Amino acid sequence: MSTERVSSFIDRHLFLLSRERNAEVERTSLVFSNCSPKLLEKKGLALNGLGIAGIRVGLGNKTLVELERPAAYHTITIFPPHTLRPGDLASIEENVVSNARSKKSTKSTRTPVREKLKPAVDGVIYKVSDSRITVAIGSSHSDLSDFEFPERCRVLKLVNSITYDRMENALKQLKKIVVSTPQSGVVEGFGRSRLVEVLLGMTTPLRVALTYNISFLDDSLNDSQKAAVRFALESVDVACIHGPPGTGKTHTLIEIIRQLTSITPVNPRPLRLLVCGASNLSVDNILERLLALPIPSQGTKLNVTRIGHPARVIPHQDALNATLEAQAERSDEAALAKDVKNEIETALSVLSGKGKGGKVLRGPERKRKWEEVHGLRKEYRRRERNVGKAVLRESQVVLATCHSSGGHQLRAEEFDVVIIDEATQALEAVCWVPIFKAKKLILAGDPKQLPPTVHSWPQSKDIASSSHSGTVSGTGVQMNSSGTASAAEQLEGLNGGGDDGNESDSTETEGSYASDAPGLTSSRGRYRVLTPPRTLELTMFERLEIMYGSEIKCMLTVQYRMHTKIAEFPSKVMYNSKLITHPSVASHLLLHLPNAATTSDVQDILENPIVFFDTAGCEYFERLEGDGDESSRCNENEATIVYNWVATLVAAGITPSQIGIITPYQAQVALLSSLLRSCYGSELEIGTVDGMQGREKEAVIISLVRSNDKREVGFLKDERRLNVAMTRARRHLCVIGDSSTVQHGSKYLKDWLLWLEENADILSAELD
Ligand SMILES: Nc1ncnc2c1ncn2[C@@H]1O[C@H](COP(=O)(O)OP(=O)(O)OP(=O)(O)O)[C@@H](O)[C@H]1O
Repeated sequence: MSTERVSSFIDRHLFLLSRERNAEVERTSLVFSNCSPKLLEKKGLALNGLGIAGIRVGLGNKTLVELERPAAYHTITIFPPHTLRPGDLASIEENVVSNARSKKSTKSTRTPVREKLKPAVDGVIYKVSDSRITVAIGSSHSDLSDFEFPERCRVLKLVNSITYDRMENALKQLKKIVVSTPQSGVVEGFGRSRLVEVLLGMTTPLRVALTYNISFLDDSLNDSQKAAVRFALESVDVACIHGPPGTGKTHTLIEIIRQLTSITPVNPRPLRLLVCGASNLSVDNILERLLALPIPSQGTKLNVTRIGHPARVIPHQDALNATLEAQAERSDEAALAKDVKNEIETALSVLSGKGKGGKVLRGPERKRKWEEVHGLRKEYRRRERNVGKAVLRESQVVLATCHSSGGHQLRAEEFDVVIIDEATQALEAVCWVPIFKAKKLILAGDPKQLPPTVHSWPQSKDIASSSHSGTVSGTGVQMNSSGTASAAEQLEGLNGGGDDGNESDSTETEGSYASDAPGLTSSRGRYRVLTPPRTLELTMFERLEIMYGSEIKCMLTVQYRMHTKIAEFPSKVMYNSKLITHPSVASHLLLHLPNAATTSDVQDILENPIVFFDTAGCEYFERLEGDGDESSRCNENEATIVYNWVATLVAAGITPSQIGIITPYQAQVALLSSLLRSCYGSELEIGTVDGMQGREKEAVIISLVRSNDKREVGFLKDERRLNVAMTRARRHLCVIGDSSTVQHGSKYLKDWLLWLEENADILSAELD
């Protein structure tokens, strides 16, 4: 494999990333520059007219600023609807009424995302309640010293451009070590390792057959899960675990972690692992399961540390206790720093006018106090850094999002294996951030569910002008109406469309798993050359499958979520009929829930796994809401059918928390919320598909929305989106849609509607 090819691949990635960054910056700055503070609040991006309710130090020397709507300025102290959530980057600014802005941008966002008023300070949202919001400001934040906490503030949501910086740096480092160090061979450490070469198609992946019987620590594992554990252990460089919905992907990863951290015939010492996820949620999901493991009869409890801003960690005590900050705080050395922390807190109360006597410091007195805080912080940080290093030294499993694994805490840390969960929802570039730290990689995910969110799409001129081999341009890859090309389409585009889309470089394409070294499996698989991606939607997981074939992955095949009927269509169409249903859920119905009503009039409803309200011919047409980029679609009549069906289920004893409503359009979510919230509260979940990935409900109602004369189906064309929607239901799935419109969207949609006609209970969609 020539380094030119690797170079093209990385350049294309960098090009796509910079365009994605620009798209995001553009979107946000457009909003910020065009909107008055009032409009920003209306759009849910800001909370105006706030007052400081308190300032304290917590979460590992972070300054926690609590803000609320003072009763003096607001008749209602409850916040208006907003999108500020724990973990979001946010800025506290002086509240202004006018639209005027200074030209100065802040350091921490690094890119000119917005022009911000001074004084301002950036932080991470830690807690949000109906009437109070807490922002955690990093201890090292230099802006804090200038910030005088004005009487009236506002909190503004920010774009996180540090993520882009880290991805770009990872790719640039990759280029440096591969292209500037052209000699092949294994270089350990943060350089050109065997793993890096395998991931770039420069060396073939190896599998070493285990010569002993694995003693599984979790005896509930099914055969496909056991096979996946074995596969992960036998893979020398990289293993992909394909986990369709409800197949126990996390369950399997936990066993893999336990095996790798145990002493086995091939591991004379427990290995050290870095476990990453595409999101904080996926990391915390694994963290919680690891913390719940029993202490082994021989040996000690697994030493686990969670890296990440405590504001972004799930607010459960055990999980918070596992954070690096909390562990550092509990250590002996940290106790010595406590006094310094108290002094910082006292000084901060004085600065916010809440100290003894309530006097507000001004002028030189105020400056002196800030200098004092600065000095104290420096000292505190010095002590804290040493404590952090000591904690990490003891940690066998370190957990972080891919992005936060690039932070300063792990800068010099090395691991034996890096595991990335939800890898099919992570951009390839963000996966490279942790990869340099290990010698082996395990990816888990499902390429048949939602890909990472991408805002920028290639135009033909981008493809022609970006520096990569000519295989992508002119392949005629069709984008669907939501702008997404499926992996299959991308594969077609990347490899010229044919099954044996080999390129001219036959010595490179004719690769195989090595079979000549002793102990290696002899499975042979052709692999294609490294080709620049068409879009950022192509994940590393999918790319490896494209390069090395299905032998690079192992699929979990037994699902523990859906009734057989609900699983039938997705299994057949998305998973080649390989997804089978575990007997424990195969015939479970709403009827079997302990809270289900037992009266005979509701039995029909409760024993039906799939119902379909076909609105064809009813003329329940969709409506376009809003204009321009922000337009979305809703369908009032479908919303009424949803409303009625929820009422029917609730009358049959099903609780609102057991029901989920999924629809592809935000405007339909808003319409349904306005209809249903007042009756059923927030227990009843209503959301778009994106928010429901990884979730499940006993009963799921899908409102397809699209109904028009032009037979346009928009988002519905995306098979992965629909696959996620229809695989969330455990016992009951209700679909509402207009078959006369939807069936024209794609073959997939047509097949699904035919399948529904044959297998669902078709109910009348006529409204009285
Ligand atoms: N071997 C098993 N025996 C019994 N139950 C299992 C087994 N494996 C998984 N499950 C159950 O299946 C459900 C899904 O498991 P898990 O959360 O690990 O799956 P997942 O693949 O990570 O989920 P998702 O589809 O949301 O990505 C859980 O309720 C889990 O307890």
